[in-house]
Amino acid sequence: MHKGRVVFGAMDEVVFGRPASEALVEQLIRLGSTRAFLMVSGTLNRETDEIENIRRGLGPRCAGTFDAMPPHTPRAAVIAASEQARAANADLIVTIGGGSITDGAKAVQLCLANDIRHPDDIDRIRAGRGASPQLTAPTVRQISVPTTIAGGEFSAAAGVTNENTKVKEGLRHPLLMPRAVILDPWLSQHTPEWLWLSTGIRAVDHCVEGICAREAHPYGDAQALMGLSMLAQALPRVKADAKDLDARMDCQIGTWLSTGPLASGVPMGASHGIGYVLGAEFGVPHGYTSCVMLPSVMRWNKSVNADRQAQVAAAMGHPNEDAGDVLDAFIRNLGMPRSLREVKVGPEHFDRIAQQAMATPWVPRNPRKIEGPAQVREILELAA
Ligand SMILES: NC(=O)c1ccc[n+]([C@@H]2O[C@H](COP(=O)([O-])OP(=O)(O)OC[C@H]3O[C@@H](n4cnc5c(N)ncnc54)[C@H](O)[C@@H]3O)[C@@H](O)[C@H]2O)c1
Ligand SMILES: O=C(O)CCC(=O)CC(=O)O
Repeated sequence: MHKGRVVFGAMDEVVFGRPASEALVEQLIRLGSTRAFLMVSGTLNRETDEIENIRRGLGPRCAGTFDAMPPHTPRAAVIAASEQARAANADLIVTIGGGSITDGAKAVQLCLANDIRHPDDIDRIRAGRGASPQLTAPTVRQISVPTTIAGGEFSAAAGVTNENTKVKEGLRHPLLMPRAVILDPWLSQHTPEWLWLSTGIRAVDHCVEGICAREAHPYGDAQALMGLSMLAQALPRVKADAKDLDARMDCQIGTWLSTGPLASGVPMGASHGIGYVLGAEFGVPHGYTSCVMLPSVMRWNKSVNADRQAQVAAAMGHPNEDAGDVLDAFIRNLGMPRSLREVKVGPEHFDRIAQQAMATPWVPRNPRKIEGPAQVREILELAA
């Protein structure tokens, strides 16, 4: 019998297939915002005129711009952005860019609401440290215009990296779910190919680990299977023709669907968990972590969930084939890295990664039980 709990987030609207510049103005009017603070991926601000055009459209409603968020959202940059948002007297944050800026803005909301002014004080708002911290709910909320397809804009959690410990820590509050998400395929054309395709594999990973989880349920499955099928068809189309806006839109909608399992309480597995360590400690781009880990995790897990893996292969258009092999070939054909060696993580680091991975939220919830670091090491050897 299925058992579970589905928690619905605090999002009002998802707008898709419309230019972000237009949709943003409408959203600011809808929300009554007169002091929107932009948090944007740096290259989009410095190397294109898109952000300037958006600022022009917002006119006096734009209260400032922060564009200095490094990948994996380090604490110091969160504090720097919070200071600027506070000084600008922001009443809303608009993010335009990848997952690091999206998560950064979620952390800024908690910093503003809880008067966090120093990186060490982020300890006070971390999720999952013994008793739940008594968080003051954010009042300055967020609108997200994602330009990658890792899917964090559809979650009420943020990953922030503690530079001292090199651990990616979770922050969580139901109101961290953006009030609106705007999916604009035109704007995404500036996203470098490696970043679009690798974050697309992250979305594939959300689907696959969601379908393969012990706690999978029909509501999450329906979204994940549809999302996986859309991503499997659309990512190669974007690789073949970067200007294929229909394919870009399908990738964005596939990503939205990929977050269905997570949003309805289904845990992720070892690919997500090991990925946190590869990102925070070794600086491996988030999407690449899925490219190198997911097929090996599937192979290691197959003894406990071959039936679920068969559904993965079928959704990707390869019924009766091995899902690990299907994913391996799919990622390779997109030109993405497939081994830890290719992302410059050698075997001398495996013991440390295995230790760290045990402390992530997802490795202990992998569908094939992981009792200790030795088993994480087995997976790492498969991905070497
Ligand atoms: N909260 C969640 O549920 C969730 C889900 C997925 C990812 N994340 C987080 O998101 C982060 C990864 O995000 P990502 O993989 O989307 O990439 P990213 O935001 O880390 O971007 C990677 C790099 O590409 C640059 N870049 C260049 N051109 C860009 C463009 N046009 N648009 C966006 N970025 C551009 C960025 O500035 C950055 O340096 C991780 O820290 C991860 O933990 C969170
Ligand atoms: O919702 C969460 O707790 C985090 C989601 C997550 O792991 C997604 C990701 O990092 O890609």
